[in-house]
Amino acid sequence: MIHFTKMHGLGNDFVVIDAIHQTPDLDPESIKKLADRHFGIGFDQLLLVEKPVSANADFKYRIFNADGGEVSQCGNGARCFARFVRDKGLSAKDEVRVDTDAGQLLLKFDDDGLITVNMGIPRHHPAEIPLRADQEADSYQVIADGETYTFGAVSMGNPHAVLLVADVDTAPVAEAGCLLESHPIFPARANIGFMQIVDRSHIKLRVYERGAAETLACGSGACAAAVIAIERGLVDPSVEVTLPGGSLRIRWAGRGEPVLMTGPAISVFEGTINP
Ligand SMILES: N[C@@H](CCC[C@H](N)C(=O)O)C(=O)O
Repeated sequence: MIHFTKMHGLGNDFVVIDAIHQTPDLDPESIKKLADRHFGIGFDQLLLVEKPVSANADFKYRIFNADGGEVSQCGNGARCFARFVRDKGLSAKDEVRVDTDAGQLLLKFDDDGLITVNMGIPRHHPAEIPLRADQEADSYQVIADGETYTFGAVSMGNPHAVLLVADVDTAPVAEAGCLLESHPIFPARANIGFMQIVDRSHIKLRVYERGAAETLACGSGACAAAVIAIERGLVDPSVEVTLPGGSLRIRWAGRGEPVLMTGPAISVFEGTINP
């Protein structure tokens, strides 16, 4: 039996498993089955808490999308990871350092019960995203199904493309998101954000996630959208990003600086999986 906790960050939901005191043997096919909302538990991502790899880290954080693929970044999951290790008595620290495949993340409990994640320094070079383009640009264009799409791109430890739209509520998230997520211009696929600028301190965003389709919130997507909007001078360095599941505060001081993301992390229920 594998014990798990069902958690969410703004409705982006997770199954979180302590893989230090248990040895879950979950291959991509079984993760996909568990992620199914009708025949399984249902989740956007599965998170594993493992022993650290580096001497200065407290844990290792592994992330699997609902399609079973392992990825290297998940912002909402990082806040849930911090809540999980505290609730389970695995760490009493106010700051938790975790190894991920995209580098280290620093997770900090704030006085108001929210959690701030240092999401690291965004990467803009096409090769680092990865994106098939000769050189870095403010915006890129791609044709899919006869339609031209213009987007900004950045890596937050995972690939993001962000399209500017007039109204997120009517944006073609499912159709265009699905086309672009696996377009050959993104060799590792990508998360596709649809961003509406409300004013200089507020963005509205919907994200079609790689390997999970549209979610109620995407933390790394919120960081990517904020970075692109800040770089274009459309918003201030501290911005509220409202997603269908709620809002995050994103702060970024510019190139070479890390992105800080603040938001909630909620435990919903405990359960066991009989593999
Ligand atoms: N929901 C996440 C991102 C999860 C991974 C993403 N789908 C990917 O494949 O890169 C977040 O909150 O950042």
